[in-house]
Parts: sequence; structure tokens; C-alpha cells
Amino acid sequence: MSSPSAEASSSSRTRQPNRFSAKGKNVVMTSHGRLPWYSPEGKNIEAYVIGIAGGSASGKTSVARAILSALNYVPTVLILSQDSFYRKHTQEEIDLAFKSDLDLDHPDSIDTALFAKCLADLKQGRACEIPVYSFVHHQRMPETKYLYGANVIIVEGIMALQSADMRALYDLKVFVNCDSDLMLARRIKRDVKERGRDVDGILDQYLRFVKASYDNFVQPSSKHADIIVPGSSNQLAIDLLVSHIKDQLDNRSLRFRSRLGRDGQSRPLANGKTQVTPSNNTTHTFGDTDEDSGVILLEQTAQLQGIMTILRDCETERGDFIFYADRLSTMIVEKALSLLPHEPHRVQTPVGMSTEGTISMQEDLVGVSILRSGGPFSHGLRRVVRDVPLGAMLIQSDPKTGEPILLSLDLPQSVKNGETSKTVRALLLDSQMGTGAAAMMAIRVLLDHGVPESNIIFLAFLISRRGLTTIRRAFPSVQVVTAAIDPDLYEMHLPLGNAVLGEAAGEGDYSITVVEHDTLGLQRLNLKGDGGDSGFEAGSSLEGYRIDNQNPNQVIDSDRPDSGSGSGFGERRDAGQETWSPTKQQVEELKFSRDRKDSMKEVKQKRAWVVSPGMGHIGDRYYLA
Ligand SMILES: Nc1ncnc2c1ncn2[C@@H]1O[C@H](COP(=O)(O)OP(=O)(O)O)[C@@H](O)[C@H]1O
Ligand SMILES: O=c1ccn([C@@H]2O[C@H](COP(=O)(O)O)[C@@H](O)[C@H]2O)c(=O)[nH]1
Repeated sequence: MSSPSAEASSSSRTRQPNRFSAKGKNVVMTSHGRLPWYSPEGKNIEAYVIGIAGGSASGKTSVARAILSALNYVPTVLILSQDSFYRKHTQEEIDLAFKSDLDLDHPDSIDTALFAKCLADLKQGRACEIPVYSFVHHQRMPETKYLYGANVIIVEGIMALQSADMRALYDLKVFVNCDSDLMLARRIKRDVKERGRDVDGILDQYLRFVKASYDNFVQPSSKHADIIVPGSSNQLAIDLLVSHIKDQLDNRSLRFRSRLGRDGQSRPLANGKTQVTPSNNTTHTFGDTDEDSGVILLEQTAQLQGIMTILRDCETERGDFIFYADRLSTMIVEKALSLLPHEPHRVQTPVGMSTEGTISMQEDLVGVSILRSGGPFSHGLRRVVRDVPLGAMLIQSDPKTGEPILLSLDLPQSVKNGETSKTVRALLLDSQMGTGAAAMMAIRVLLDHGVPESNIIFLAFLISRRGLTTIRRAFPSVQVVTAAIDPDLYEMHLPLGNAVLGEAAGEGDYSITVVEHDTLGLQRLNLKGDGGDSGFEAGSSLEGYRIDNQNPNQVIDSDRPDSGSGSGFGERRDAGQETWSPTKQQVEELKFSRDRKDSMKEVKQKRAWVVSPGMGHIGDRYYLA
């Protein structure tokens, strides 16, 4: 163990840059978005919780931050400090604290009940508002801090192992054991620098309260620890701790979008895609099963069918697509609003007559779009309910695994607030539901914030039968309003992004031939070299893929047996018919693709689930020219 003086001189010589803010001890580290934190049945899987106790300045926060850094591959790791849970003090207590006369080291100085409740909420995946405490003012501040979405929670504090209620919530209990002189020396330095204290006050407080508390409460709580970590020269101990935590987390990892998609019958298609349909699906009509009971399918009028035909048609121009998508979203929103409670309302008409009508209860209504596809819906919603608070969730698929990832969250204030969320009625907006994985994630987020399941209405232009089954099983009280239920779902491996993939040629003359148009407007290209000094010989060829910018949502599957004209897949095109000389930009893209070939080896394709007959990628068709 290093002596205080050795540590003091070494720390002043080699000051390490701190990755995390010194202000406030509650640190949230997020990276890479958040993978599902619940089972395929939609039930939350608990966060992994580590409790770290030890004397004041023993190094608890430093150990917690070292673990947090080492877990940088985990989406959200949170350090929850006991400091936030000091009780609210009266003015008299604050005056005593400034005279170092208030005992802030007794277990009763902590609001353990609130601490345990917040931790239990976060562990269960629920959002939580925690208090903010100021060491400079010795007081709880008026503001609170919103926390949500931790996969790993590290709790640290002198009393972290003291209460049985808290201990019951830990998966791993750690005690940081440090020499008392070293702790005192560190505390003096830290409290002068960071907590606005003077040395006399620090020593008075230490001799009156801190030392006694350590001997009577803190040190004895070490008997509950699973692991004792030294308070200095502890890198090896931290490494062992981290490796243990990583093993525990690996055992909990989830992979389930593929399971959602594959639950039904699947059959490989000639073109390498996989068709998935639920086992009971082939002759299914709406209303056949219990799962349809919570689903409101818009009345299939000729007018609606006309709109759907235009939207499904891959030849529809973007301007028309936007117009009819906006129209459809308005119709679906109107239908959803009819599900809200209404109450009688008497009015005077301009001709002086009194008449009885109804008024829709919309005060607690919010709209939350699942981006990007849910974006078009917000126009429809705003048109019908002008001032409705809107939020958004960005949920994308992991290109390698196809798993949904929550990338960002912007919820209306009434949802974030645990008090008001209980009465919120939420319209969850997405243009289509495929496997149901993104819908499930979005519903889970609302439930985690306290919105009742029966107050959630999911709105979509179309949903797949498979997705509907998934959502109805997981969340039977969520209502679904849609214009169509499509029978099929395909798993596809699509080239990633806009860049052309495949090994590209060097400089020189060559032409590109479209070999195949694929769903979502992808083209399989064949490059033919015309010779010259490029080294790309005449007659040699290579293949790649790119998005057809002229027609980004061409929905054509030439390998599909029933994909002729009128099949809902659009017109069949013969392969190899289009040939053109590439533009300068296309040549650059190809070169870029070649240069990145090595780095793209691992993630060349993304997995995607495509609803059929569907409308293609509705977000792309709406937003991209
Ligand atoms: N292993 C260590 N080696 C050197 N200094 C340390 C070590 N751990 C903590 N310290 C220093 O001791 C002081 C108190 O550490 P901190 O982690 O804030 O303690 P606690 O959270 O237990 O009160 C800080 O200034 C920190 O830089
Ligand atoms: O207003 C306050 C509240 C607490 N303290 C002291 O803080 C330590 C615990 O924090 P560590 O970060 O674990 O050191 C405790 O010993 C209290 O005496 C304070 O000085 N003022």
C-alpha cells in the first residue's frame, strides 16, 4: 500500500486527465445505443447492480469510474451516488453543517427509503427522478435529475452496504478498504478543492463524526461484501472485478429480433431471402383470431383502397406519395381519436339554439413518433390535434444482427414526469410494423415511464400479421389502429448504406449494367471494363450494389414466383436491360468502396425485414428525393 506522502507527490506529478466531469458524482455513460432490455414477451430484464461501500475518500468513486470506463461496450452504465440522497435539511441544520456540527455520517442522514425506491425503479428499467444534493450548500437542491435506461448500475456511498433493503438490490457487493490516514489526507485535499471547505472544519468534522461512523457503521458493513478492493494500487483488483462483471453481463445478452421473425414458418427463397409467415396465416382474414380483438382496421372503403393502391405502387412520384401518406395518416389519427373518452357537451348555435354534442378528452394526449418511418404521421396528428405535445424515438436496426437499437429519446415532458405519465394517453406513430421489434421497444419505453398499457394506441399505415401477433401477445392492452394487415414478412440481407459495395475497378473506361432491381430500390450492378490504361481489362467485370437514386423504393423481386404485373410488387423488369456510363461521382464511389473494402469486410450487409406486399421503405419514400 502506498503511503499518503508518496501518493500525494505522485498525483501532483502525473495528473491523469479525467474522462468524466468532476461536478456531481452521478455519471451516465452511454454508447452505441441501447439493445433490447426486455424478453421477447416484452417483460423487463433487470439491470445488473453493483454496490460499492467504503470510508469517505477511500476511492469508491474512483473504483466506480474505472469500472464504468472498462464497460464502455455496454450501452448505458450509470453511477448512482449515495450523496444524492442526503436528507433535505432545515436552515438550523444547514447552519450547524457550516460549523461542522451536523452529523452527516450517521445512517439516518441518508434518505434510505427514497434511495432504495429509486434504485429498485432503475433496476426494473423504470425511469426515475433523483434528488440533486449540493455539498457546497449542505442542502438538497430544488431541481431533480432524470435517469432512464441503465443496463448496469453502480451504486457508491459510505453506507451503500448498510441497509438490508439496499443490499437486496445488488448483484455484486464491493468494499473499498483503505488506510485511515490515507483517507483523511485525501479527504482534506478533496474537500478544500471541491467542496469549499477549510482544513480546521474538515478536521473537526472528522474527529467528531466521520471517524466514529467509519468504526461503528462503515467498516463493519464490509462483512456483507463479496469482494474487498484495496483503496490504492488497486488496478489488478479492478481488472479482476471488471472481468467478473463482463462474464455476468455476457450471460444476460439478448438476441431476439430474429426469433420474433422466425417464430412462424419460414421457407428459403431462390434469391437467398427468407420468407416468414406465421403458421396459421395462409387463409387468415381480419377478425379470425383473438389477437384481432384489440385491432382497429380502418373500414376498407373504395376510397381507402384507392389511397393504399397509390401508396403501394412503386411508380408513385414522391410528391403524390407525400400527399396520400398525409391523407392516410389523418384518417388513421381520426380513427384513433375516436377511441379516446368523450363526454357530453351542450353548446349554443349561432341561430340561438341550444344543442347537445360531445367533446373529446384530449388534455393528456401526446404523440410519439418512431423515427424515421413514424415521421410522416406527425403531420397528420398536428392537423387533427393542433397543440399536441410530440416526442420522438430513434430506433434503428443493428446492421449485423438486425436487432433494434434505441439511439435517442426525446419524450414529451408529461411522459418524463412520473406523476403525469400515469394519465397520459400516448399515440405511438410508425408507418409500418414488420417483426414488431421496434414497436415493442417503443411500447416498452412508454411503459418504463409509467404510461399505462391500456393508454397506448399504436398507429400504422400497415402492419404485418407476424408483428401483430408479437405485439398482441406481449402487450394485450395496447390498441392498434391501421389501414392494412399484410400477410408476409421477408428477411433480407441488404448491402449497407449508399456506397457501392464490391471490389471496384481502377481508373478507366467502363460501363455499368443493372443486373437486378431489388426490394427497397437496390440495384445489383455489373461493371464491364472497356480496356485503356486503367488496368481494368476490356471484358472483365465485377459486381456491386447501390441504391437507385432515381427510384429509391422500387419494389421488384424478379425471383418471386408471383411477382408479375399486378401482383402488388410492381412491374417485372428484365435483368441487364439498362446500361450507362457512370458519372464522375459514381466512379468516385466505386473507388471509395474499393479503398474501404478491408474495413467493410465484417459489415458488408445489413439484415432487414420487409413487409409484403407492403409499401417499401415508407420513411425513405416520404423524405428522400
Ligand atoms: N487508487 C488511487 N490512487 C491514488 N489516488 C486515489 C485512488 N483512488 C482515489 N484516489 C484519490 O482520492 C480522492 C478521493 O477518491 P474518491 O474516489 O472520490 O473517494 P470516495 O468516493 O470514496 O470518497 C480523490 O482525490 C482521488 O483522486
Ligand atoms: O453536506 C454534506 C454531506 C456529506 N458530507 C460528508 O461527505 C462524506 C461522504 O462523501 P464521500 O464522497 O463518500 O466522501 C461523509 O463522510 C460526510 O461527512 C459533507 O461534508 N457535507
